[in-house]
Amino acid sequence: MGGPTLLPAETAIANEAQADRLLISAARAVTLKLANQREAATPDAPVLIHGADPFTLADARAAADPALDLANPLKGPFRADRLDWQAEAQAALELARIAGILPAFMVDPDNPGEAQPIEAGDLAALQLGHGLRIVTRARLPVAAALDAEIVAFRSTDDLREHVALVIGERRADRPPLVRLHSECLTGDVLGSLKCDCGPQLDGALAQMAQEAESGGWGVLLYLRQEGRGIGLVNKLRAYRLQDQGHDTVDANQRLGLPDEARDFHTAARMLALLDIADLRLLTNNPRKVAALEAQGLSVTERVPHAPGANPQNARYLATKRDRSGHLLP
Ligand SMILES: Nc1nc2c(ncn2[C@@H]2O[C@H](COP(=O)(O)OP(=O)(O)OP(=O)(O)O)[C@@H](O)[C@H]2O)c(=O)[nH]1
Ligand SMILES: [Zn+2]
Repeated sequence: MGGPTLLPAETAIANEAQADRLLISAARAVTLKLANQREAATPDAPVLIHGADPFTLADARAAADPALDLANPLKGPFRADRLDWQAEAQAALELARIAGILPAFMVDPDNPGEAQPIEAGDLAALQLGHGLRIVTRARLPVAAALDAEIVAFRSTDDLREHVALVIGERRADRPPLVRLHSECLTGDVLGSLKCDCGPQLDGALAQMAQEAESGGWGVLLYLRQEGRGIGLVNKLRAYRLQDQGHDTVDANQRLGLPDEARDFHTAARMLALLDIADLRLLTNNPRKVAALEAQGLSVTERVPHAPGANPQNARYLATKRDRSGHLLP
């Protein structure tokens, strides 16, 4: 244990809470023009800050949420304090991200309400996909391919249900064409033009269907990691900042969130549960290849994936190429 009581600024209902210090991420601290900036060198690191007066819950929310930056331009000045509970602080920021809320906490507040004990180590099971198992499978003819089966995965300690769609007949002598698709409600369901997720999803299914027709098979993992792991609401907050001129990476940083928060342990575990050790990976993202290989899978080929370019997502794709290391023309 050892860590203090932390009250999440976004979801706290303890309206009377008041605290001398806030725990935020270094990326957000930079936006808040921290007086001693050296403390904020690593964007994902936790930073403990104090101001001239104690923070009320409203102050904590204003410090956490960039949507309130214009309304409250005179926040601060803030200074960073020494942080003696790094592991707990890091776990708290990670929990906020998984919960899809802003990564900001009041530290040891007066009137916090009832606290729940939690240890930094409790996060490991969530992150590594250890508890994941196959819960059911069924035939699922889809528009791209009649011969398809859906496999559902669940974990005891995580409500997010991931699925795999296996297209075509499984063959031991031929590695499947695999696509790791991270959930994007706006792109996958609503046809958003701000990203390329919808066309990439359709394209992957079509390519797998083709593969199946020529005697191979394909596996699409639909991973519930909205917004590269920051959650739907935080992604939409980032969209709002993008409308003010920030690119994908900067928008996430202003929110105090990493620009890439996915871990591919879950994907690797799903492939292992499907008995897949060798695969051809449909992606332009070298990090996905590296992540699977680090988990002991063998990616025999990286198959480039057509980006669904349109005039609305030109900047998003350029940022992927120039700042996130995607192999795009
Ligand atoms: N944070 C954030 N996430 C976004 C934004 N636009 C799209 N996304 C998310 O990005 C993810 C798309 O990633 P993928 O298509 O799986 O993979 P990728 O890293 O782009 O690499 P590829 O395999 O080459 O497509 C989805 O979870 C989207 O919700 C954005 O502006 N901000
Ligand atoms: Zn998308």
